[in-house]
Order: sequence, then structure tokens, then C-alpha cells
Amino acid sequence: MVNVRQSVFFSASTAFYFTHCVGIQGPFQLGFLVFTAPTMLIIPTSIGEHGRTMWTMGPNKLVFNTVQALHDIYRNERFTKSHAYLVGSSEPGVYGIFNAIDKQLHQRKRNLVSRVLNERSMRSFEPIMQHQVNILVQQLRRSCDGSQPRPVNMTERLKYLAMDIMGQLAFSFPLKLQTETTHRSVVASKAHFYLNLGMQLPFLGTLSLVRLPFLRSQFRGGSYFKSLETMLRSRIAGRDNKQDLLYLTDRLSVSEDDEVLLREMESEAVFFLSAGSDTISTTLCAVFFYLSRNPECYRKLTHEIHSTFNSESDIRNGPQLTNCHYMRACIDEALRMSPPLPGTLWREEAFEYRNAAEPFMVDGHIVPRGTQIGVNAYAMHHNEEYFPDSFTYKPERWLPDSPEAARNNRNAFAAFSTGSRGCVGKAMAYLEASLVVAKTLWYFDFEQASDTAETVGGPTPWERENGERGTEEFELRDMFVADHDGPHLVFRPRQTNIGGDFGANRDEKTSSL
Ligand code: HEM
Repeated sequence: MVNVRQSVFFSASTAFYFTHCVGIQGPFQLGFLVFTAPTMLIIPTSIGEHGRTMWTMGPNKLVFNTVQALHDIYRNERFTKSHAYLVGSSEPGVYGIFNAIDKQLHQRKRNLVSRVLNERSMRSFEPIMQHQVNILVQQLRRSCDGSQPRPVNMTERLKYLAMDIMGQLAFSFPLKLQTETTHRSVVASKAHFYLNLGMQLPFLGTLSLVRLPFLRSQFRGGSYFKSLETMLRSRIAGRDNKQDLLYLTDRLSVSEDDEVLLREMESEAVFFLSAGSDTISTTLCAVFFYLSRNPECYRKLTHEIHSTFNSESDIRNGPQLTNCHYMRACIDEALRMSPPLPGTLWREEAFEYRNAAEPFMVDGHIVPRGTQIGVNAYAMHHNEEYFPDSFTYKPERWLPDSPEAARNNRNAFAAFSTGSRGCVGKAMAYLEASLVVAKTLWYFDFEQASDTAETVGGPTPWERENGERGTEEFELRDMFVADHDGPHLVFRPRQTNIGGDFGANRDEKTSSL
């Protein structure tokens, strides 16, 4: 999976980047590097047949790579989220759904969030989603103006889209990133980087180095927290609108004081903005990347969309959309190859079980007390035992009656995790991704922009030199939620749509939840 040279390079460069960002220089920088780099070192020790079952990753961390382990760890009462998740707290004692380790508190939060993300609420939220997708279509059409279409960086476009949708769902706030520049700094935040650093090095969290007040000081005078505060203040002012995601924080808050409430909402808000938008934009970027590199998949999907719908207005939540099985397979295959949360979701034994007599077993191994354990989604999705030819994009793996499907193990799919802490926004994610893919292919043909083909995906010069990667994968940088760039694509209106209005006049009225 990862060799020692890469691991040393990764740990040293991460530590260097961190010191650089926080302005530690000179002898202190050197001291910090010497102190932290070894703790980040991935020791590529493997146990089990063919070295695929388990890795040690640091002094007390085990990463498993089997379906049984996925079940044993994430569907097990005895385990809870690792204390590393606490680095996301704004202050001690303030927890959001993401980092609530106490099971009862988590269950209460989850029940409330589920009310906003259920099927019924999604139906009433769909017009807002459709409106934003139509704006995306308009923006893509604009890239076709002039004699030569301009390449579009899909990471940029899709981040704006997904964040605009999330701003509405979480805060009932129109961020307008797709069309205006005022709040665009919310997509350029380095919050993920610090969160990931704290998750991998929890002692930094204990020292409060990567907690929110620290993050805020990093953006001092900058606009990320300014935009966040604007959204939250507007949300507090309009408390009557109780149906958005921050409804849950209101309900569980004990505070009458608006300033305290603001701080409490902050950690929840940072999480929702990222969980509900960066994950979807990564998924969509990966889908567009793979379609632009796999002409046969592109052809089959285009055919499915144009033979399923009679008009653009048919493209909405309902049986026609859910019957686009090839589209769903394209999305799942992109999620398999490039999972938006590509790393290990750390778990540890829950406090209540610390004195239990019987040892804890994961896939037949006794796990020593106090060990951090988990399954790494990226490694699992590239385990040849479960997904043969795992570096090749093959949507057919996910079509139940295809010969490819029989050779794959769908239970090894971990993009949304599983169990009581598995993703609660899965239905929304599939709906949003399906609407974007179907509408884009309804209106446009697209292809990879020729001048940027070398810079996104594919092996890096170092990997090519060492013969390490011959296949094209959408490149992700693991920042807990992945960071990425591109793909850069060129769009052309489909023949049938030339001269059409591209959905401009069919925009549903934007309603609030
Ligand atoms: C393709 C898109 C998405 C992917 C791949 C994804 C993946 C995940 C994963 C792997 C987790 C588990 C995290 C952990 O254990 O630390 C998770 C949790 C969560 N996701 Fe998603 N997610 C997606 C979209 C969404 C959306 C659209 C929302 C809506 C707001 C959302 C809300 C949440 C919440 C609230 C949790 C925490 C659940 C809990 O702890 O009970 N996700 N997601």
C-alpha cells in the first residue's frame, strides 16, 4: 500500500507544512519536526495472508482490510468514535453530531438530524436543489460562448454548487457562491487540513492547538469565519424557521444567550458545511473525471439518460431517476475508486466496556486494550480480493445481473461507512449527484480539456519513474474529507439543445423548508 520512503516523506512534509502555516520558524521548527514526524510515520507492517488483512499504523493503531473487520468494528456496540474526533470541538463539553462520543447524546442528535434528511423533507427541499443545479447548467452553457469553449475546472464549479445547496439546507442562507464572490472563501478554508492533523495526532487536540479558537485565529481578518458568523447570526435572528439542520442545535442547546449559542452552533456548522458539500462535490468530480476518460461508459450513460427522459423537466426525484441503474453504477464506481473520506475512521473501545472481562476480537484477532482501530476506505476499495482489477473504472461491477458483479463483493463498499455512525445524508447525496449528472448529460457533451490532461489524475512524474502507477485515478489528497483539483473539461451543447434555453425558464420557484 504505502512504502517507507513515501511514509517518511508524507510525515515530514505534513509536519513542515503545519509549522509553516502556524508560523513556527528556526530552531522551534526543527524541534517540532523531530518531535512529530516519527509519530506520523506509517510503519508498513502487514499481518495475514498475502499481507492484506491488517496494518499497524503508529504505536497503537491498527488498520484492518476485510469485510469481517468492517462489520466487527463499525457495527459493534462495544466501539465508539475515537477521542481523536474531539479535536473538532469548539470548547470542552460542546459536541456536535460528528464528534459526540457519548452514545445517548449522539442518538438524540441523530434523531433530530434524521428528521431534516428524511425522504419527505428531501421532497420539499428538491426545488431548492433543482434551482441550484439549473444555475450550474447556465454557468456551463456560458463556458461554451465564443468561438472556442473555455475549459471548466469542475472542482471549483461543483464546490460552489454543493456549498450553495448546503448553505440553504443547514442555515436557510443564500451563499450565492455560483454567481457572486462575497462568500467564496468558505470553499478555500484550510479547516480540513487542521482537522485531519488533529485526528492523526490527537495530542495536538489535547493541547488545544487545532481546536476552533485556534482555527479562528488562523483566519483572523480573513473571511471564512466572517462568512460563517454572518450565516449563523442570520440563522439565530430567524429562529422561526425551524426546519433546517441547525434546528438540532437549537433544540439541544441550553443557552438563552445569543453569543453562547453562536459558539455552540459553530462546531456543528463547520461540520455540516463540509460533510454535506465537500463529499458530494468530490463524488461528482470523480464521476466526471472517469466519464471523460472512459468513452464506453460515457456512451452507455448518455444513452440511458436520453432514452429514459423525454424532456429536461422529467429529470427529478422519482421512479424514472431511480431507474437509471447505469448512472447509479457510475456514481458507486466513482465512490469506490475515489471515496470522499478516503482515510481510516478511527474507533476505540467505549468507556462502559473498559473493564469487560472478555477480550475484544476483530476478524479473529485479539485487540489489545486502548488500541485505535479502523478500516481504511481507500485500501478496502482497492483490495483485489473484493474488487478484482481494482484500479479500473468498471460501473458494471454494480449492475446486479452482470457477470462482473458476481466477481465483486459489494459488502466491502465503505464510502458511507456503516452502523450507527454511518452517513445519515446518503439519500440526499444520491439525489443531488443524480440530478447533476443527468441534467449535465441531457444538455451537453463533454470531454477532457487537452491542455490540462497531464496535470490531473494519472501517475505523478515520481510514480511514473518508479513504475508505481500505470492507471488513471482521480487524485485525492486525504484531508479527512478529500481535497482535489479538476477535472478540467470542455462542454459543448448537444445538437438538440443548440439555441435552447438550458432550463433558464423552467426554474422551479425557490421555496424554503
Ligand atoms: C457522497 C457523499 C457523502 C459521503 C461519501 C459521506 C460519507 C460519510 C461517512 C464515511 C461518514 C462517517 C464519518 C465518521 O465515521 O467519522 C459520514 C457521516 C455523516 N454524514 Fe455523510 N457523506 C456524504 C454526504 C453527506 C450529506 C449530503 C450529508 C448531509 C448533511 C451528510 C451528513 C453526515 C452526517 C450528519 C454524518 C455523521 C453521522 C453520525 O455520526 O451519526 N453526509 N458520511
